Amino acid sequence: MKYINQATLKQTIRVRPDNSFKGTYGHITLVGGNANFGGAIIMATMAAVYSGAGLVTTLTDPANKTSIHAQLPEAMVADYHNVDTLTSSVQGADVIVIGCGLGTDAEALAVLKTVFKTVTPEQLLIIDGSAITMVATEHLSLPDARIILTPHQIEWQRLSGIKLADQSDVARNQTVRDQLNAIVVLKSHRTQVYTKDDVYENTAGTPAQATGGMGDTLAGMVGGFVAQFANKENAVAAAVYAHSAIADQLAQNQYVVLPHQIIHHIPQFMKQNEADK
Ligand SMILES: NC(=O)C1=CN([C@@H]2O[C@H](COP(=O)(O)OP(=O)(O)OC[C@H]3O[C@@H](n4cnc5c(N)ncnc54)[C@H](O)[C@@H]3O)[C@@H](O)[C@H]2O)[C@@H](O)CC1
Ligand SMILES: Nc1ncnc2c1ncn2[C@@H]1O[C@H](COP(=O)(O)OP(=O)(O)O)[C@@H](O)[C@H]1O
Ligand SMILES: [Mg+2]
Repeated sequence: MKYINQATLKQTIRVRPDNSFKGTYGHITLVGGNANFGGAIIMATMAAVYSGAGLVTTLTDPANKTSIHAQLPEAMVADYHNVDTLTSSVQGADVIVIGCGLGTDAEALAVLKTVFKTVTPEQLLIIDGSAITMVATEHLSLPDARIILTPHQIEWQRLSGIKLADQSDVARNQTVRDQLNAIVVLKSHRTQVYTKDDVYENTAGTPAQATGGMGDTLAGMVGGFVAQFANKENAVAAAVYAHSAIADQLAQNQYVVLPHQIIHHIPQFMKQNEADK
């Protein structure tokens, strides 16, 4: 077991090169947010933008368009019911994040299947929330892409068949990771990141984080970090640590830390922890 700590950030967050533009920092397409779960995709989208992704497009239920723009004029927004728009937005992305607030009805399943059909092997695909649940319940095969799964413990139980009480068995989790051939971020009060060769444990985090939308925020941060930083395993680990370390700072003076508060602190936190010049 290796540990994720502040050193992981310094190894990952590069100083922005002068000669760069928005394309240097990746194009993310996020897919999620049904008519009832708009907040989830707003938080994921905000987290991606505040993490520094160059271009962010969100495909969602049209009910969410105005509220996303009210929070975040930087994001482009389109209707995920339009298959042509969904397909071209996925094709144009370096990184896709799917599942935050997507829901698990027939409409959501159709959206998920379109995305799985469209992604290509070189693209990074982050699968969270409802999308993980549907992969499990609908027995979907994962597409050929560079996949990152971000399950909480119940989602991991659904996907892996490993009961929550048995998830402390690192070797069992690793065996399923090997079958899935993905980076697995197994979220808990001490989140673990499973990669091909290693298992990392987060050293930050607080019960003040136990509030809805916290994982949606992490999914957007993971998207933002992998879009920008070359070493994808380090990028995932750094996002996990940054999310919790910001919460730890805020929890010194707050009983509960809200996801959007973490989001607003990301740019400052990244600046404080970028690589030495
Ligand atoms: N504001 C919003 O729009 C929000 C939308 N959300 C979305 O709602 C959808 C369903 O996700 P949920 O996670 O709520 O529902 P799920 O049905 O996937 O899982 C939650 C269930 O697992 C139980 N549970 C037990 N131990 C747990 C643990 N260690 N971690 C997590 N759950 C544990 C919970 O009590 C609950 O019954 C997702 O698409 C998600 O993105 C949630 O993120 C909440 C906020
Ligand atoms: N007690 C805790 N200590 C540290 N981190 C926590 C704790 N409870 C929840 N978290 C973090 O909050 C997030 C919850 O994710 P998830 O259950 O997917 O939330 P949601 O789907 O509501 O956005 C994870 O990153 C998890 O590590
Ligand atoms: Mg979640």
